[in-house]
Amino acid sequence: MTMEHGEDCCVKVAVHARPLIGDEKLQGCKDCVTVVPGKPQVQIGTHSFTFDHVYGSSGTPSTAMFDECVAPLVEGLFQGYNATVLAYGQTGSGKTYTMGTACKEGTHVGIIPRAMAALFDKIEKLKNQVDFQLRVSFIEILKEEVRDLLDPATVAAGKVENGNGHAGKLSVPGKPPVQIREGSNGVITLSGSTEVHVTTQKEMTTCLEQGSLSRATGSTNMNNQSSRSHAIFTITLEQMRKADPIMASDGMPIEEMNDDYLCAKLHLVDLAGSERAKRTGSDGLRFKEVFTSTEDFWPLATS
Ligand SMILES: Nc1ncnc2c1ncn2[C@@H]1O[C@H](COP(=O)(O)OP(=O)(O)OP(=O)(O)O)[C@@H](O)[C@H]1O
Repeated sequence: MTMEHGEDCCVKVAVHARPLIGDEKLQGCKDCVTVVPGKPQVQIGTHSFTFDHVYGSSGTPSTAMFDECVAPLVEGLFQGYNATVLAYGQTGSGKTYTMGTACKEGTHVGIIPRAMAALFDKIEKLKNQVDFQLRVSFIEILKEEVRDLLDPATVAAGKVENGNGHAGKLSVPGKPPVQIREGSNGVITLSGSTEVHVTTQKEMTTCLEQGSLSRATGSTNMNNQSSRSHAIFTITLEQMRKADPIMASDGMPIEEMNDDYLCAKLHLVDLAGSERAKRTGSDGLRFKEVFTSTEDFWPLATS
């Protein structure tokens, strides 16, 4: 996982080690990664690798991951800092689980649902002083094609099997595909992707759930329900200071917003698997997906 924060413009890398699951246990697999106690370091054979954080296994409990890595980025949004959280790893390593992209009721709460909860908590505290506008977009990049997961026509149509092992979106006649454009100011925009205005956590959760259902999935040797695309869930927070702020009634100190208007984005990215084709059975179509999608982000991932 990678995080960027405006304060010292750093990129941080955290490892989330998942336990052995179902088939791996049945096959008698053994953990090959050990966490060095008290250090953000993992050992594979004789090699040691040091990161900013290591969660899971005998490292820091996974429950601390949101508070230590992502909560400061959500806070940063309110000061106008953009941030990105990326989950990277091979198929079945736990990216979707960690991000909470396949958010289903009653299941593990991942980074995205927790980020939403933190965002709305903070908005609730500041709503007397600041007007907030929230928008979300949810796109996937599959084989160099950008798909809009919140396209109302797709959401209404639900999931379809396209015959290639992908449960993907229906293409909507007449709707131009999403285009990646760079403006004269250097800002990258996705022209044609749906931005949904939301006012409640429930509405935002619905966007995540509906978009997740439209995402392309397929099966690899390592994951029956494998996400075959990069999915990017973007939250845009606009803040306008109220002309005549009302003081909080609970006696809490009121935070100052230095600017009259701020706009910041949080990108939450669940990347496609970075696997090597041979081990994961990513032949044919699966192989093409990995080589045309993951390499764009991570030129070294498949070398
Ligand atoms: N920390 C964890 N604890 C328990 N189970 C986990 C954990 N992480 C992942 N899993 C389980 O492992 C399986 C694979 O996880 P997941 O689908 O998130 O992998 P992925 O990296 O997104 O794979 P792909 O790239 O193929 O989409 C799932 O059944 C998931 O529930």
